Amino acid sequence: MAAATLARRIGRSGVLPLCCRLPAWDRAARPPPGPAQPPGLPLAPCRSFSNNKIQVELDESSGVAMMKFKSPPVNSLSLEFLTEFSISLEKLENNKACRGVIITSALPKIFSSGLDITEMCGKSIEHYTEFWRAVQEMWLRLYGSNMVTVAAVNGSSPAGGCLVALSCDYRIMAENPKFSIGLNEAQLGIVAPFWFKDTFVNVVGHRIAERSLQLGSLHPAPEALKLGLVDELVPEEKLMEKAAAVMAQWLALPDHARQLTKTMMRKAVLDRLVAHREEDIKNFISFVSKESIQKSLRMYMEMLKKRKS
Ligand SMILES: CC/C=C\C/C=C\C/C=C\CCC/C=C/C(=O)SCCNC(=O)CCNC(=O)[C@H](O)C(C)(C)COP(=O)(O)OP(=O)(O)OC[C@H]1O[C@@H](n2cnc3c(N)ncnc32)[C@H](O)[C@@H]1OP(=O)(O)O
Repeated sequence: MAAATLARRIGRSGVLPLCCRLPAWDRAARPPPGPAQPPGLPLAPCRSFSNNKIQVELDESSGVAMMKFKSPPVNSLSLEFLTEFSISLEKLENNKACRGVIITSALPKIFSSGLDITEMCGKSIEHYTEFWRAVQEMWLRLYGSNMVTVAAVNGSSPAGGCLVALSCDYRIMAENPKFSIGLNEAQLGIVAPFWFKDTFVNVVGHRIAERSLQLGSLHPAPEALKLGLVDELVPEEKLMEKAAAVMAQWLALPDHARQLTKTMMRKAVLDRLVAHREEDIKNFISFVSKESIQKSLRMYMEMLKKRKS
């Protein structure tokens, strides 16, 4: 399906069309590109593409795409951002030349500030439905991706930004103690949904996740490494080089073995959301519609603005 058509259909419904929603964790492993590719078969024209929020470049010789978030000031995950993110992942997933994606930010000091709080304040039920479905869609695509996914975390990454990193196969963070990462929802007076929690537990284990979630902790990079929230720290100027080296190491394995192993590790968590998607949307709507939650979110936004001035 042409990207423009896909974008229009998502724009209308907030959901990727069914024909494009075959979950990655249900698909057969793809054959590796190269000799297995029938000679002369054209690859999808996807070398580089860009939209308002995200820039993607695919190096077809290595099979690695570089995805950069470029939505100033803080790469917040708005409905538009999430839709573009899902479209970009879908394009890469469907491109046989692409085996891995490195996700990073084009902005200094910020990987992503998480879900756009303004999308959760004073909006209609229809809007909340569309927004939350887009959050779910993004996570299902990223966590269930057949590609190798490496997060090169080059700045702070609270809440939804942390979820993006946690959903990748490997996390490398710039070793700057001013950059922090974590699921800080409790600090905003809101609750990380079960699938944020499950993703976190799968990375750091139950005890660390429980303490960190209850306290809404944002962990400075060195602490994040100690907790296992990120896999390694490197000087900022070495981040992309390191991400490329890690990617090459992961791509040295046969795709089918790695993909089936990933599916085995992640399927239960993915299936849980797939089975409870509509209920999860209802929970989100009833939660954010509460006056007390709206008040907490407004106060948090005011605090951010005051802190600035
Ligand atoms: C039993 C339970 C049952 C049910 C539960 C059901 C459902 C669950 C319900 C809800 C779940 C929601 C899950 C939410 C996840 C999230 O991701 S919430 C977002 C959390 N994010 C944050 O806390 C980050 C906040 N931002 C910051 O800390 C800082 O901005 C920064 C460190 C990212 C960057 O700092 P600076 O570089 O100093 O930039 P500024 O602070 O000046 O920000 C610039 C500009 O951007 C605005 N902004 C920042 N973050 C956001 C954001 N996330 N959304 C929207 N806007 C944001 C900020 O206000 C500034 O705006 P202006 O003042 O310039 O207008």
